[in-house]
Amino acid sequence: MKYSAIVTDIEGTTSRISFVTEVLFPYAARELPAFIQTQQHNPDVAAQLQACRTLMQQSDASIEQISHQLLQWIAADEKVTPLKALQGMVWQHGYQTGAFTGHVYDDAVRQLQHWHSKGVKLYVYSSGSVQAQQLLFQYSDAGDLTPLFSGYFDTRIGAKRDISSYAAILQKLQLPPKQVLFLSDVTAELDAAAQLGIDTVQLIRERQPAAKHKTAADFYQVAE
Ligand SMILES: CSCCC(=O)C(=O)COP(=O)(O)O
Ligand SMILES: [Mg+2]
Repeated sequence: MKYSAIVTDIEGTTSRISFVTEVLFPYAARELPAFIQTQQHNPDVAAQLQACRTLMQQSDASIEQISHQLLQWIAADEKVTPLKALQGMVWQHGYQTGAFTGHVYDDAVRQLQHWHSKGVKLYVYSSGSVQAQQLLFQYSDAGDLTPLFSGYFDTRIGAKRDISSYAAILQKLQLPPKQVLFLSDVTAELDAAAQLGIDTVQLIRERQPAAKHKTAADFYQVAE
């Protein structure tokens, strides 16, 4: 293995897209309105509600108006940081009560374990909040996978299609680009990483290949 670190996306890469779109997002849409109503004075929740008001450019937006906006963002799959933070908080209850477990493809579990055993540092970069990422891997179908990971990045480091996000990640990893492999299903994300000289592999699990990047149907095909 020629890489010191592998950074992986979640949705469409380690995990099935439908787990996110048909399990996680509907759960959040169902639970978020009551959650922000009852938890609005919790400082962590209040900070995210303020961030929603800023994005809405409506400094006096009511809880009901924010709820409405959050549901619109979920429906449009907007990767906005306060939505992602609030979703993570709501999903915690879902995982802890056994409403669902985190889907991770079996090949991803096995290769992540293999790479970890070879000393490769593993990182996650997802639009889901760091809390959401940790929950998915902690409560995964295959048990607690969090010991495999050395760190997590979310939209607070930048959007996944922005080159600057990958520059910031390289800075955090303290590695040259050629020692890092980035895995994702989304061409625009891979393009951004590749612009910096980071090696890329596109996972083609449910979407059509885009031909630009090296492709893999599963994690076994990524690298030894
Ligand atoms: C961390 S699990 C929830 C995934 C999520 O909210 C999301 O928006 C998926 O984004 P990704 O960057 O993993 O494609
Ligand atoms: Mg993805």
